[in-house]
Amino acid sequence: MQEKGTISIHTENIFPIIKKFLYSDHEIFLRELVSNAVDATQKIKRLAQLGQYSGELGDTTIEVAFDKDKKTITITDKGLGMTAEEIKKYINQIAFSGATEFVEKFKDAKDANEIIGKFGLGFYSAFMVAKTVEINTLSYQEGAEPARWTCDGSTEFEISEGDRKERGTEITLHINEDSEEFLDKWKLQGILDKYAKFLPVPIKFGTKTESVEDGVDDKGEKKWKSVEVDNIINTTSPIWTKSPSDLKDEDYLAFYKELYPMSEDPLFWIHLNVDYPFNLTGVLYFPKVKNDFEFQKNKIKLFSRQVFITDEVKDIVPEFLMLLHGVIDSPDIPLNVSRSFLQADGNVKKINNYITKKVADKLGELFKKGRKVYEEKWNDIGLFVKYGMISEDKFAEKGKDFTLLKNTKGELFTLPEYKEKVSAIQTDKEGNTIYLYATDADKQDAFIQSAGKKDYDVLLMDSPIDSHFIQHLETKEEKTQLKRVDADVVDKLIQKEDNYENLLTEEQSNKVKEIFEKAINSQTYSVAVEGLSPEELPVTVTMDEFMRRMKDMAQMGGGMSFYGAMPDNYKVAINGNHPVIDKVLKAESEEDQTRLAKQAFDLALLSQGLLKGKDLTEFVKRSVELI
Ligand SMILES: Nc1ncnc2c1ncn2[C@@H]1O[C@H](COP(=O)(O)OP(=O)(O)OP(=O)(O)O)[C@@H](O)[C@H]1O
Repeated sequence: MQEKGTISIHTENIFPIIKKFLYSDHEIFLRELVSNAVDATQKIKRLAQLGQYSGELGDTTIEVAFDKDKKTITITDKGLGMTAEEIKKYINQIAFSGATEFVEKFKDAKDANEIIGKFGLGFYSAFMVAKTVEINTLSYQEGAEPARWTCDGSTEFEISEGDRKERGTEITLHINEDSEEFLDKWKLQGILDKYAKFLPVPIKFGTKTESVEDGVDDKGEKKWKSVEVDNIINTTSPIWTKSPSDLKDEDYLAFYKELYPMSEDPLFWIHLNVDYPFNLTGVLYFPKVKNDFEFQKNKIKLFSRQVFITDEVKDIVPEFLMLLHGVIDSPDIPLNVSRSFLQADGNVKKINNYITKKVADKLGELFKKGRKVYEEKWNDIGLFVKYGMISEDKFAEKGKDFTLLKNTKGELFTLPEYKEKVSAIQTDKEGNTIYLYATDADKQDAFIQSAGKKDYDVLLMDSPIDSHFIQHLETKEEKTQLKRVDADVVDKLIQKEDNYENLLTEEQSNKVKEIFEKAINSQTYSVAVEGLSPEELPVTVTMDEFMRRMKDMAQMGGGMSFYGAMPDNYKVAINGNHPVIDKVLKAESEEDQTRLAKQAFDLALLSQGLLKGKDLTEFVKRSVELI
């Protein structure tokens, strides 16, 4: 039997195209050929199970080998093999719908994955690195003849009788000059580690030396000897393929260490396992997230039937879950299509929702089962939960039960608990509940103290995500506003009916205003005389909540550049009911008035860390004089 023919693709130039356009990730050839070998092995096992193959299965280890001198790489399996007819059918008639479509599409293809998958070119990716490819195969079918196929990268192929005695297929690549880098042990080992580490059939790549016990010596101590054993590069049953009930914490932790050898232990994990309406397994780990928002993205590895595909899971996993680590394995994710298609894909959306739900359920369960432990972990997971609350409505629905708010005393509350805690006392005359918050407990201490005197609670919102989270809370919590504790004097932050009246006359108030404006002498501050409790500070410097938020947003590049360009503007609230102000009014000379006013104003600045440089030096000098 000898036959020559033309591969039926109706276009002469497919190989130059493959070589040229798939160049960037040509290491994929090994993934494709090894997965074909795995498929062929799985198929024969299945046939045996179904009773359609009654021969011996034998050892089905797949072997990858290379020969530097002959410049070959071979992939050998003991799978179901192919007859000459099957080669013609499966290999020659490249499994893609239309050559013209292919030639049209390849122009826009961004990566090899896109072409390979879409057009069923897995096998042909061999031509990215080989000038000639040979198939030697023997089908499992009774009476099958071995067959050999060779192709030199043109559209011509040759099929002849083969000499393979054992069931299965051996693919030999005669590596081209440009690709000789692949004829290297470490290079190949690296590629196999990346793509084949968890394939379900053992894969042998050379041998390795191991020490084994070798009896005892004269003194009765154990002896060791070195032996060469097969170097099996993969774990055939990684934990995500097992049932959670068969696994212990140690197994999950060991697997984590295997994936990320340098990382700290994760906080906890979720075992995913669903087979309807799509198929997905995996284990997702919650790493310790640092508060500095340094997202460690691209840590989730995506597999399809245990073949590694990518660690860019951007469109498959919701954005806020990109912080997680671990693996997802799904044959239902269209791996080889463009990103825009992926986003529109129904399965991808469902998978997205499923993962979100699972993560939310897990957090809810952890919270319910052991609130104390959950609270201890809050520093690590808070950022993540808040991110989820802001970005995913589905998560937010469940998340409201386990999202915690922390106050400046370090106490933690759920959202409903907090509402209940503060609503009685922190509701203003309009019926809005005001949550007070500090972003820097040290700098805003004077204001926190003032709020404390009124028994108001102050939340601590000091993580970078909090400015967004605050807005989220305002939209979700009914009749609730959040105000930074230094946005105004405390009585103005939460306005009640029974606020203090200003005991100064209008004339006196105007005079005080005039004295302070002169003493401060800056456009940055606008002075107002108010009736506050005599317990409050004589002078308070604040920045309006709205203005500050807009400026913060401008700073973060949130498109509020108009506000960013405005000069800082602070409000100076003079407490008309404070004895010091009375003193200012009654000071003997104009000079004394200015001096006292300036001193009171500087003290206000000082308490907020706003007094700096020359002004601070002058303040100290003036204070010394006053003593
Ligand atoms: N090692 C092998 N043993 C048996 N049959 C094989 C082997 N390699 C390839 N084949 C046959 O050749 C066909 C074409 O392989 P190819 O890799 O091009 O596409 P595929 O595996 O069907 O799809 P894809 O790789 O794009 O997911 C396979 O479907 C299979 O029938």
